[in-house]
Amino acid sequence: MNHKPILILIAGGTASGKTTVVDKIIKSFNPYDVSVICMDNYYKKRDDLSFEERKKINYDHPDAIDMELLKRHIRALMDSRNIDCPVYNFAQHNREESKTIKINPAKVIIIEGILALYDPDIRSLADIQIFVESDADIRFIRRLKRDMEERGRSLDNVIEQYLTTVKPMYEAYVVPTKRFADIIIPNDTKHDIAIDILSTKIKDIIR
Ligand SMILES: Nc1ncnc2c1ncn2[C@@H]1O[C@H](COP(=O)(O)OP(=O)(O)O)[C@@H](O)[C@H]1O
Ligand SMILES: O=c1ccn([C@@H]2O[C@H](COP(=O)(O)O)[C@@H](O)[C@H]2O)c(=O)[nH]1
Repeated sequence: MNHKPILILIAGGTASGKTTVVDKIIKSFNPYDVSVICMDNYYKKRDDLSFEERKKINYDHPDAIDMELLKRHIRALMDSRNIDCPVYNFAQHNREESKTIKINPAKVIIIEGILALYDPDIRSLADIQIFVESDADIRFIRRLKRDMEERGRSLDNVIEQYLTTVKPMYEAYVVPTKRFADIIIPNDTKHDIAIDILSTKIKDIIR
C-alpha cells in the first residue's frame, strides 16, 4: 500500500444502525479496499466467570471492552500488518474459545461500535468520526427484535438490561462522544443521502 490507510470511526447507541450504515458504505467499494472492525468482538474474555455471573456484567460501560487489544489491532492495521480479530458470542456473553477472523490491512479501516468515539488514543488516529443517531424508542424496538431473534434473549431480559444498564450508560458514555463527530447520520428512517456523501468523500481521499 502506498498511502497510510484512512481510519473511520462509527459510533452511536445500540441498534442505532451502525452495522447497517457500514454495510451500505462498503457496498460502493472494492472489498479489498475496506476492512471493518466491529468493536463488539473486543468485549473482554471472561472465562474466569460462570455464565450466570457473565449475564450480570454491565456491557455498556467502557470497562467491558478490551481497549488495549483493540488499540494494538488498530495500530497494526494502520502499519499494514494483518490481525487475528477475536469473535464474540452474545448468547454465551464471552469470546469464542479458539475462533478468530483474519483481517487484512486496507486503504480504508472502519471501526464500528457504541463506544467507537470514546477513547482519546483511538480518536487521535481517526480521519473521519461519525455518530449514527436514532430515537431511543426506535432503537429499543430494534434491539428487542434483534436480541430475541439473534442473541438468544427473552422479552423480560431485554427490558431489564435496557433499563438498568443500556439506557443509563448510553446517556453517560455514548451521548457525550457525539460532540467529537464530524458527521451525524440520522437513521430513524432513510439515510441514503448521508451514505452517498460519506462514500464520495472517502473515495475522494483514497483516490
Ligand atoms: N434505517 C433503518 N430502517 C429500518 N430498520 C433499520 C434501519 N437501520 C437499521 N435497522 C435495523 O435495526 C436493527 C439494528 O441495526 P444495526 O445496524 O444492527 O444497529 P447497530 O449496529 O447500531 O446495533 C437491524 O435489524 C437493522 O436491520
Ligand atoms: O455479552 C454481551 C455483550 C454486549 N451486549 C450488548 O451489546 C450492545 C452493543 O452491540 P450493538 O450491536 O451496538 O447493539 C451493548 O449495548 C451491550 O448491552 C450484550 O447484551 N451482551
